[in-house]
Amino acid sequence: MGRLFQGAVVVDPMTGQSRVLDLLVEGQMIAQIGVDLETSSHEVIDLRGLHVLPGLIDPHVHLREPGQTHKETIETGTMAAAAGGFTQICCMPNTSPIVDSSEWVTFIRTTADRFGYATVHPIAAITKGSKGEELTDFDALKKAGAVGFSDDGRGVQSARVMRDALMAAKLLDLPIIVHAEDETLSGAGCMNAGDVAQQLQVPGILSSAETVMIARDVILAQETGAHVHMCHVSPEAAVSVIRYAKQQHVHVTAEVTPHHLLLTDELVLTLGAQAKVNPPLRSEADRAACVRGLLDGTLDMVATDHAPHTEEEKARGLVSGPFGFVGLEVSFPLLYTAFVKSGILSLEKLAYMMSTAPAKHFHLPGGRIEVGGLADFVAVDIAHERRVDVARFRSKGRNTPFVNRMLYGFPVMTIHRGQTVFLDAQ
Ligand SMILES: NC(=O)N[C@@H](CC(=O)O)C(=O)O
Ligand SMILES: [Zn+2]
Ligand SMILES: [Zn+2]
Repeated sequence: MGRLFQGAVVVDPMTGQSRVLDLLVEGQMIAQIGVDLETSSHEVIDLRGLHVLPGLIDPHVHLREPGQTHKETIETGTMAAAAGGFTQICCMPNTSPIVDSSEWVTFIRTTADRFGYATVHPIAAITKGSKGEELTDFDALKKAGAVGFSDDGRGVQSARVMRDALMAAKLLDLPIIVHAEDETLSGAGCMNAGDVAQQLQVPGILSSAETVMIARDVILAQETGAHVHMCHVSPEAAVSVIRYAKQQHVHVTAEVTPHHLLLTDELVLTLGAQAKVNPPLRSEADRAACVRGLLDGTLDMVATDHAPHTEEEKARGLVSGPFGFVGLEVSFPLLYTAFVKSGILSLEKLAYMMSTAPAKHFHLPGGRIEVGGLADFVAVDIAHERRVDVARFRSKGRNTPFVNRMLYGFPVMTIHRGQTVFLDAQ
């Protein structure tokens, strides 16, 4: 007996076509796709009125375990992923301790598998302790399951260390994942350097702090032939540098977050620390450039940069509170409402950038719905509007600037490897 998911509009990001189809799931796999499949002897799940997308894939999540379980755990983070329609996530190594040894890579994968809400692909540190000095053992980390290397949370300050990392990663065919921040330029800033920071009389973070490191690293990627992936791109000039590098056939990919696509530093005036994130929310020109970059393929994929912090930590205020927003449970509805419902982007293209593209560039399974493929998919409701209610988050984090927004496209049911891992009770 299989599970027959009936009557949803199945979105195909590869062909750009969507139609009403039934999906038959047997075990962890999709066994059959077709119109009016035979129902007898199967459990039937009625999905009429919903849209089914390949399970979303987030290339940039902070799960906070080991060591910061007051902010999030592998259990709560993957529950949040499931509630947001994500069936696979990559997690960053800036935990405590830093994920710089194969033991922690194995711990994260096996812990996530034990809960089963989503598949977790660890990203291991580039340097020991993410101190920016000595490379980790890339070979051992890859064997344990790391899908790339990053010192996210900090930029690798030394060009020499970055070049050595790119050479080592190239031999293993894995990406170096760049948090671009030159600390001599970002300094002690707490928000974007600009009129709003001046008005509030707080230290700013220059756009150049990000752009110079992106420029440095595409040059190093060109010279070494390695794959470099740029995290959470935010300034207009950085989008231009990446666009140029792609024209020069540098192996560079890039992600953009929903908050950099939708918000600007003006929001700091009203939300204070609740609008504090790194890289910071930038100007309207920067935001618009990120949207253009996503539309023309300069920015390849969406990442949430889900970065949970406690209310007490955020309450320390704009200058001393931590950087970061949770994102897993709101990202799809945010982008659906802002870009698909308004006609700027097709639903197929959004599914491509939130599933197919990360699968392709990080060499992960999934990213499409096909016979013989993993039964990883999400059913979303684009017909009903709902409020972002942080009290209902599975994540321990409540730190989002999108609180109380009215959005369309919330997930209703998430299937991970054939199992129902999220079902909206409402
Ligand atoms: N994005 C953030 O504002 N914070 C991230 C670190 C990071 O992604 O650089 C965190 O770990 O809290
Ligand atoms: Zn970062
Ligand atoms: Zn991050």
